[in-house]
Amino acid sequence: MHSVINNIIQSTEQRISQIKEEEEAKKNEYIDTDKRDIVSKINEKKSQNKVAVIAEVKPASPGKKLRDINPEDAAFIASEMERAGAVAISALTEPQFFHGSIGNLEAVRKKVMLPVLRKDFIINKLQFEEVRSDLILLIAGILEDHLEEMVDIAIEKGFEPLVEVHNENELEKALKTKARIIGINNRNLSTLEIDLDTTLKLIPVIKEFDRINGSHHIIISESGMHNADDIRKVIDAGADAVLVGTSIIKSGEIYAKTRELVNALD
Ligand SMILES: O=C(O)c1ccccc1NCC(=O)[C@H](O)[C@H](O)COP(=O)(O)O
Repeated sequence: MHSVINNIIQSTEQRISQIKEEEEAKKNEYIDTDKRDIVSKINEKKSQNKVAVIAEVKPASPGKKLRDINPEDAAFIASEMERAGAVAISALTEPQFFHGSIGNLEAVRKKVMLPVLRKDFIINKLQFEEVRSDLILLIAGILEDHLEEMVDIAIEKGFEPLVEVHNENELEKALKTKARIIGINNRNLSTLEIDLDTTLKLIPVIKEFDRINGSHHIIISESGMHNADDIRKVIDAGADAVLVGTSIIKSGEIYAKTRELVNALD
């Protein structure tokens, strides 16, 4: 793993020890009956020949600030993304390296009707108690042998797990879990290099698994997409949806850029 990722994990462990007591006390405090289903949103968008875009409220990448985003800004940005036709919003909650916050996620989920993905480094089940979201990211390369257990707990807690993979080994583990949504991250977490061919390489493995097992996974291509050509490349290869952060936030034109990606097949 890249040293940046190791630093993120270390700081996440510190966060967990800080939240422990507080979150234990809060356990079961919220009963959320507001179910927002991303799968039906994706299918609806595909039936319109539009691209299912999960648009990310992303204040920064490690070492690279994109935009100051407080909860009020996060809510506004998300509503522009919704207006432009995104199928879901991804909200970063990791504070130190991505400048995200729980407050941003809460403000987004209050403002929009779309499903909201919590984007963070989830390594401990206590983190499930921190905040309600519709989907939660579980990274196979980080959770390793704990992946299956964390998927089960996420489902039990009412989250839709999005299991992120980057190679065949991680994918094999992901396909053994109950997750119905697989995110193929084009960003290698060991080198931080991006290669869209990662999606093209792994999709056939998922399709073949589904053919043999009579299952159906939703496939999301994540990271490193900047324009309609990038989007078409992964959609033509069989991705059901794309997850885009940097290029939307950096454009400064949240509505127009999201719309451009949603309409990439026109
Ligand atoms: O964004 C990064 O630079 C990054 C570095 C290390 C680990 C994870 C990272 N990103 C998390 C993400 O999954 C992306 O924010 C998401 O896929 C959107 O990617 P992009 O469109 O390239 O911002």
